[in-house]
Amino acid sequence: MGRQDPSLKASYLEPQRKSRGSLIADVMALIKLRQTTLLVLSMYAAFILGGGLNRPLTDHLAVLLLGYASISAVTAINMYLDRDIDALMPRTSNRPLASGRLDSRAVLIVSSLLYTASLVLASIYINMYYSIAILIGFVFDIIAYTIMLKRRTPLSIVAGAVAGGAPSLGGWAAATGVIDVNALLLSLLVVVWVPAHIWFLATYYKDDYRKAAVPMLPVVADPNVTAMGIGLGALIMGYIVVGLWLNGVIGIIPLAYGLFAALHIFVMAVNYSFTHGDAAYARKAFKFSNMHLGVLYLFMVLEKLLHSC
Ligand code: HEM
Ligand SMILES: CC(C)=CCC/C(C)=C/CC/C(C)=C/COP(=O)(O)OP(=O)(O)O
Repeated sequence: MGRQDPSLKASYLEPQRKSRGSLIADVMALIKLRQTTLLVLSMYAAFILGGGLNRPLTDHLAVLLLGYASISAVTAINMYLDRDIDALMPRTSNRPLASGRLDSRAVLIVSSLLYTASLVLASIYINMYYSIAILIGFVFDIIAYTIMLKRRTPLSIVAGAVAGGAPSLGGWAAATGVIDVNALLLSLLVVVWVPAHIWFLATYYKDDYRKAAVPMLPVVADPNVTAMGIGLGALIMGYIVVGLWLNGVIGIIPLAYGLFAALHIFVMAVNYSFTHGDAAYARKAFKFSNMHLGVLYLFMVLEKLLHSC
């Protein structure tokens, strides 16, 4: 495991403090609700694009509920495994496990049971490929990213990105019964968006990651190297939305917005390079990159809804 800064007291070793804030707020923090919601949106968008609109309401609910359950469970397991380094970073030190407000053993048991139940229920009520997508999410986020790579190499985000692309595979499979080239394109859209997402953020929190000895690229490399990775991801995003449009998966509105978003992320990568990785600029770019992915999915779903009217 990566060397940690001994000067910082790991608060999670302290006796459990009185629970501050409500249990609901702690659970929302434990499952990283905003991140999990965008991940579920990516899954649901793939479901709708795959033809799920006309499926019975119970199918929509199964995709959404099992998406939230499985992604929340995996996120909570990640938080259990990272509670030591989370306690060292100001950004994460107030999290329920890092601060000792929630019992880590109980969280591990509940989230493991929730994940297992999601896997079984998905294979019964949706299909095997949806379950395979959930399994990919677990293997790449927990085993490859969190346990094997995050504390050792900047390449960890490659594994995390595959995990982030897994919900799209599941959503498409839930509608079509298969994982085909269009499912892979939708999954790849998330994968190539991740560098902008995490490297802009990691630039702003560089000191945190340095304290916890987590080698995110902005901590260990020249800003131009980071900018190149983000820029290449933006370029490939552009190719992917054109590919989805040529395959008839998305229409002209998501295509136009997707190209605009890819261009904007590329321009932000160039500005990041020009400002030598300015932290304040990177934080704004992080917020824009999140907005772009969410708006793109909303345009994809809304366009399908409008075409069905
Ligand atoms: C290697 C993959 C990823 C890494 C390392 C990563 C890391 C992070 C980090 C460190 C935060 C800040 C959390 C906090 O401070 O509490 C965050 C927030 C977030 N992530 Fe990710 N993430 C990854 C993949 C994804 C994916 C695939 C999605 C969605 C498709 C996503 C959506 C979000 C959202 C919506 C937020 C909240 C942003 C906000 O607070 O404004 N992330 N992520
Ligand atoms: C279908 C399914 C189960 C998919 C799994 C989707 C999923 C949870 C992807 C995780 C993405 C990721 C690596 C987040 C960063 O964690 P971090 O530990 O770097 O973030 P932190 O520093 O904020 O804790």
